[in-house]
Amino acid sequence: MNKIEHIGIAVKDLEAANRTYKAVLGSKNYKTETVESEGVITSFFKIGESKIELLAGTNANSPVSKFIEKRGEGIHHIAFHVSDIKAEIERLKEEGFRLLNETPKPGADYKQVAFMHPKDANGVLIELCQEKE
Ligand SMILES: CC[C@H](C(=O)O)C(=O)SCCNC(=O)CCNC(=O)[C@H](O)C(C)(C)COP(=O)(O)OP(=O)(O)OC[C@H]1O[C@@H](n2cnc3c(N)ncnc32)[C@H](O)[C@@H]1OP(=O)(O)O
Ligand SMILES: [Co+2]
Repeated sequence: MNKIEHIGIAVKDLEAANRTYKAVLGSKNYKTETVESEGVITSFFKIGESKIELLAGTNANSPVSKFIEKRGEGIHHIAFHVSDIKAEIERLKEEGFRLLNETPKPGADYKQVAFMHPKDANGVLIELCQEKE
């Protein structure tokens, strides 16, 4: 794991949250991007070498919509940048962690991603991120 690539925050109203985090961080988001395969619209803010990723669900079955329905808005996941996502997936599996997807899948911001089950990491949803090849 190289660094915290982003912290994902689940929000109900993306435009309102964009205004909030622009005020908090003192700079505006640099992009919004829909990842239909994940049922999310994302909005990214750069903060040092990491990012804040605001996430709103695009449909009721979206993981983010279900999260908000169950737990309300808040921190949804922590994403770590990795240099070799396939090797990291295998390493984590050997360590006994459950991967929610064992093959990297398309993420936002030109990444390929994988997720670990939150129950294996003290209730924290962890995402692995690597630049798309
Ligand atoms: C990829 C685009 C973008 C990027 O960065 O590039 C993203 O980050 S997209 C982010 C959205 N996508 C995902 O989150 C994919 C991985 N998530 C999942 O597969 C599901 O959300 C899962 C399996 C974590 C939960 O599934 P579901 O909500 O259908 O099931 P439950 O509600 O029964 O949850 C099971 C259990 O896990 C707890 N839970 C759910 N979400 C989270 C979370 N974000 N953090 C911590 N814990 C979570 C939930 O409360 C249940 O626990 P329980 O004790 O039974 O309440
Ligand atoms: Co993410």
